[in-house]
Amino acid sequence: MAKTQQTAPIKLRHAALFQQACYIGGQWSQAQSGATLDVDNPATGEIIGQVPNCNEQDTARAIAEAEKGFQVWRHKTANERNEVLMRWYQLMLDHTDDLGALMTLEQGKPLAEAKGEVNYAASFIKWFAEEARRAYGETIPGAKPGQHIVVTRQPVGVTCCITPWNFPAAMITRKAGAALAAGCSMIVKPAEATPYTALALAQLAEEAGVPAGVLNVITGKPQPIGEALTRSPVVRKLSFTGSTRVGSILMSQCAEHIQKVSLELGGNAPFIVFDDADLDKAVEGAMASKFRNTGQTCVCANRFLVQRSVHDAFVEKLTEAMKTLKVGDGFEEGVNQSALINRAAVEKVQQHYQDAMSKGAKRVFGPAPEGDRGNYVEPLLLTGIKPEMQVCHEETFGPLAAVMAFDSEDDAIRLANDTPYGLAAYFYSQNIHRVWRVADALESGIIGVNEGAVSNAAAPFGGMKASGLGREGSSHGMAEYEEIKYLCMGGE
Ligand SMILES: NC(=O)c1ccc[n+]([C@@H]2O[C@H](COP(=O)([O-])OP(=O)(O)OC[C@H]3O[C@@H](n4cnc5c(N)ncnc54)[C@H](O)[C@@H]3O)[C@@H](O)[C@H]2O)c1
Ligand SMILES: O=C[C@H](O)CS(=O)(=O)O
Repeated sequence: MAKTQQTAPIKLRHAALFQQACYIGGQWSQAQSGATLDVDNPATGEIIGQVPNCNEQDTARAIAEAEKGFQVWRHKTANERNEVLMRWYQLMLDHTDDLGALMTLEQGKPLAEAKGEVNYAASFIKWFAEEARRAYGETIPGAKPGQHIVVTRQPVGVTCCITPWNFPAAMITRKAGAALAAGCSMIVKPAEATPYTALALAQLAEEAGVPAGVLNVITGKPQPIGEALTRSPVVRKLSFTGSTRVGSILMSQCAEHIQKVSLELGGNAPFIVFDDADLDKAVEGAMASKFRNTGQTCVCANRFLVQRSVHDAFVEKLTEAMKTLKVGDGFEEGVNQSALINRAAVEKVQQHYQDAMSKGAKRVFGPAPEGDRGNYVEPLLLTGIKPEMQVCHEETFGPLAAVMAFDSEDDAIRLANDTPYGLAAYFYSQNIHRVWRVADALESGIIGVNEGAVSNAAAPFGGMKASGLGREGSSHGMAEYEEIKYLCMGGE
């Protein structure tokens, strides 16, 4: 889609939430070079505005400011951190409409879904505000009379995160909430497609009382910023959410200074429907899992495996449910499927469709994704899917439901695990013995059992194999930003 003229500036209740500058050391600033990047609206191709295209020098300045911010923030008490984070949480809720509008404008997702993400993102800030006050240690009996071992938890220091475009708010707060709760400072590099939500979060953090340098947001082309962050011995931790390809690159860059690394990467979720499933619940879960964010989430069902005896009934019910999907501009009333983020995303869906059809798949619902419809793809349902098709081995990241039949439980588990990824998996069965057998056998960090919507700040989100390292959210998420130290207290 050709980029057209600049769109009219977005109208927000709180005008300060639309920032076209970076936030470094508590100051809004441009890149030293003056370079900028255009940000477009994926639904229309219109240019929303510009943000600074920061380079290594700007990143070095952010690191220096984050180091200063850390020296202030580390000495705050847990209660003080809790209070600041709770104010940030409340401000996010108070400005849900503005934050949702910014997100729909730059990422495309339907406005109701964008507002839902704001609430989901805010829930991580609330969760970690509470966790800040539970950074408990432990005491261990010593080896000699009067000796005591005391285990303490301390912030790792200056941290950074690099985040994707598909959840412009939640992928930041899931990291920044934990980092700030632990007493760290953080430098955020948001996706170049969705910087405005990140900058608005920084504005609200400042209003909440987050001290200068504790939260910094730098925008721009990723490679130079990523290299400057991972090359710095001052930065002690990188948390990355994005593709496995980039995660692997960053992990190797972090090796030079032994930076701690958390990686939330790609997925290829199987969605298994056994013959003893409640098919109506299975279809409800399929819709929730497959079409959330128009299929652009790392935990979307990517392959449907349906036991042969219930295959046709499931496909019929899913076809009926897909008729409720309405594609359009995210600001349009009633729209629940938006434009994809860019032309490359559309081409990936087209490629998976053409590959499947060339290998014998059958199009059951939705028009063929052909021709130039901008960044829009109508929801698609294909059957006759075979393991050798691309859709079984790569994330589609779009509204294409691919269904294959299987015979035995062992076949289902083998097919489900036949992927380098291990983030999310889903299965439907009403047999408790089968539930435990299958849950134990699936190689995924997150498993929806008779449930298609699995995300929750209280749960340890993360994957196995090529889907990443570490966990976010839950009581485990803060540990990623802490060093454990023990004191061996000698006796008298
Ligand atoms: N596991 C999760 O929690 C999770 C969540 C959301 C998205 N994802 C995954 O992310 C992918 C889609 O998001 P995406 O297209 O933004 O991924 P991406 O890997 O292309 O980009 C993610 C981030 O990395 C930056 N980046 C890209 N190349 C870089 C480099 N060489 N050095 C430093 N930074 C670099 C980008 O600017 C962006 O901010 C999918 O694979 C999806 O599964 C995973
Ligand atoms: O896209 C990946 C996100 O991590 C999904 S969720 O928002 O955590 O469910």
